[in-house]
Amino acid sequence: MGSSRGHTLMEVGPDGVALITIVNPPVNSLSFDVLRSLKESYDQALQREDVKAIVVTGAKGKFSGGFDISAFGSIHEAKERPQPGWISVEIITDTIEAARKPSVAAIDGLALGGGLELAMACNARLSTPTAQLGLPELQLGIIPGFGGTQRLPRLVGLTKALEMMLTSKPVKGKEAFSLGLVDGLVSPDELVNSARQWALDILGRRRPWVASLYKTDKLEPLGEAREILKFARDQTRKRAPNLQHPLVCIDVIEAGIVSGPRAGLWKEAESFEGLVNSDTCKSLIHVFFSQRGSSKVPGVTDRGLVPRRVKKVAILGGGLMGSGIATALILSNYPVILKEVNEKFLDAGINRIKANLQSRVKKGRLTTENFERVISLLKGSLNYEDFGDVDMVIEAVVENVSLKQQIFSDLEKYCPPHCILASNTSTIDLNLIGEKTKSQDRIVGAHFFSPAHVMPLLEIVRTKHTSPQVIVDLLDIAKKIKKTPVVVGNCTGFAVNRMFFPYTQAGLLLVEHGADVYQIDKVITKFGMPMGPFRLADLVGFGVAVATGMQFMENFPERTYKSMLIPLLQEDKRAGETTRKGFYLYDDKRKARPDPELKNFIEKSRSISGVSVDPKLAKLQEKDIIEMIFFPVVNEACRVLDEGIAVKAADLDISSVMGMGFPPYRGGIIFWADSLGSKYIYSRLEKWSESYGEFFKPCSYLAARAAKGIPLGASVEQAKSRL
Ligand SMILES: C[C@H](O)CC(=O)SCCNC(=O)CCNC(=O)[C@H](O)C(C)(C)COP(=O)(O)OP(=O)(O)OC[C@H]1O[C@@H](n2cnc3c(N)ncnc32)[C@H](O)[C@@H]1OP(=O)(O)O
Repeated sequence: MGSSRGHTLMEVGPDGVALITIVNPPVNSLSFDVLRSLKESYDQALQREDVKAIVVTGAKGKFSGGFDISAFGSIHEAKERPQPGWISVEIITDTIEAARKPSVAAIDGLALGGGLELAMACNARLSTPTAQLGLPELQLGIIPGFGGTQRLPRLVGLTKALEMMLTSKPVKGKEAFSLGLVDGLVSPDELVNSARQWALDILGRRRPWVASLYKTDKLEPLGEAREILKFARDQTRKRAPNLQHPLVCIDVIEAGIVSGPRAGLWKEAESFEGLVNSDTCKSLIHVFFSQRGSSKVPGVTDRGLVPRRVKKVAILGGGLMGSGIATALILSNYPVILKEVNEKFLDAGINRIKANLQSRVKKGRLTTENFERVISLLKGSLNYEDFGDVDMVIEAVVENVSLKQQIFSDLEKYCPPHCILASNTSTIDLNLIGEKTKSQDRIVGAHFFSPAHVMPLLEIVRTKHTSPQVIVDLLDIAKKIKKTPVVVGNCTGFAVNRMFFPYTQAGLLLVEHGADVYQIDKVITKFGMPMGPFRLADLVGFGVAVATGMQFMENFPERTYKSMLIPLLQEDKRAGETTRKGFYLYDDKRKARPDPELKNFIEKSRSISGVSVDPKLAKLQEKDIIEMIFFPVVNEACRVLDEGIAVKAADLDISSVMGMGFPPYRGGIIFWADSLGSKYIYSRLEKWSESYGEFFKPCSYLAARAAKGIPLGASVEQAKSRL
């Protein structure tokens, strides 16, 4: 047996109440060890004559974050696989809920997944007003497996229960109380004592003794329930056409409503077994840990450095990026100075920030009161005078090397010596930007994705000189502004843009050889991307597309596919969505429709490239389109890994998910590639490179791993140990 993962503690008070506390830091997750210990504590409490009632709670202000997600690994490897129903029926239902001594859950902090399911099996629940309660299992590709599919609808009604499960969104204690999910709201310091009293009151019949599983008052009548379930199914099929498990969840809920909760519990247990071993579940769990792992950087975060407090930030440039970044910062309570070169630009920048916030107000995500508070954190400026006490500057001006060099040497003069000097450049070498300063150790890239206040990823770009302290500081800021950070090395395009450059390139290559623009986009969206390469190029705008294209052409000429298609479209005054014309035509509501004239431009670019229609590429199957578009992306991702631009494959997985919308249920670009196998990818690329040129040529990393059958995601050490 490995080291124990958590336990429960039981303490019996003079009042005859046994307090069972879940102890498994950091979130008191329900590992197999905790569950076994919970069962033991219960068996003891039920046997002991001095115990009259039970209170369940979690240590250190957290009830429980649910089943131990790291234990899924041992389930997948079949190391530990309990009998179906051992937990949900034997422990939760037949031991806890059916006990002849009442249980009350005392919930502070969080009760998620299995945590909430355990609480729902208690005869009553008390919560603090701010605790988070929810069933987020679907986010992991599974369904609630400790009876949640049966108990939640019986406590809050079918509509709300479906919403909570299908969106994975938790509710706060206060809302949980109004829904009937908890029976009382108590402050954290009175929580356990109130729960003890509540348990004794149940025993004394002063409060109802409820078994949630058999409640019926909140359930809609059968006919209505069927309508609600049908609606939920239709919506789910539309919203997540590639996913099975949300539909399975609805089926399991229905089984309980139609055939009774006990039958529902068994169906839940059976379905859970099937889902837990699905690729979707494995992928989503990989994404969960990749996301948390991205802020652990070897050689940086393992040195015991403490992030410094950043009290004030200055942003240079109020354009689209600068204003988005400012919005993200003030929303997280950072005071911001926005600097522009003249009044006109400054006003425009401030108005953009206001518009960003207004759109939140409109969506109900920001109150008018908070709008005022947030906007008061913003100050405009036309000079560097206010820069004397800023702790970080983020430069977000146009991509011009000499302008940036000038700015950074000015910053060195006006900012305090500890101030972090960050650039939001997406293309320019940071070493070049900092060339004229003596501050190279505090120069770092903070690459946001547009729109910066919405997109969840932040690339933190370090040069060889960037100090670990500065990176630790930026990781902390990322967390505070709720972005997932990835720390990457300095190169053209960094990790995300570099990996995804071949995405558009592959699209252009295929189209010049006869494939259809709209079919490619359709297939790629069906695969799960938010947009195909052409719709994306329209959104980004041809100006940007061409500018980045030039960068790649300069730096990686041998593998850049040179197509004149976009420049030809530009000549026709097309720039993408902003001009309502690109690869698509756009109406007033920015809805895209195919353009019958596009083929003329394609023919022209084809003749410039000297390429003729290849009958094979003109009639590609879906699978081939997916592979020809994504294998070059995989290939580039391998180079990024090989060059050490990214420190681990999981960072590229999370970057592809958060930066480009790669479907999380496929686990990220490298994880997905490994599900197909390095050998297969290599052989396909090799073959295409013979017919269509260097663009497809597999890199040496891919070749080496394919030759030995080593997964692309295995670390260098793992790879060595497999030789
Ligand atoms: C059978 C059942 O129905 C199946 C289940 O219960 S499946 C599990 C359902 N529960 C969940 O999905 C909750 C997942 N966790 C979360 O959403 C968030 O971690 C949280 C809201 C609990 C806390 O968020 P936050 O404070 O931002 O901290 P976060 O960095 O995410 O987590 C802190 C640590 O706890 C770990 N952790 C969180 N929940 C965990 C869980 N359920 N199991 C194991 N570890 C968990 C994280 O991996 C992280 O570890 P690290 O410090 O080593 O990286």
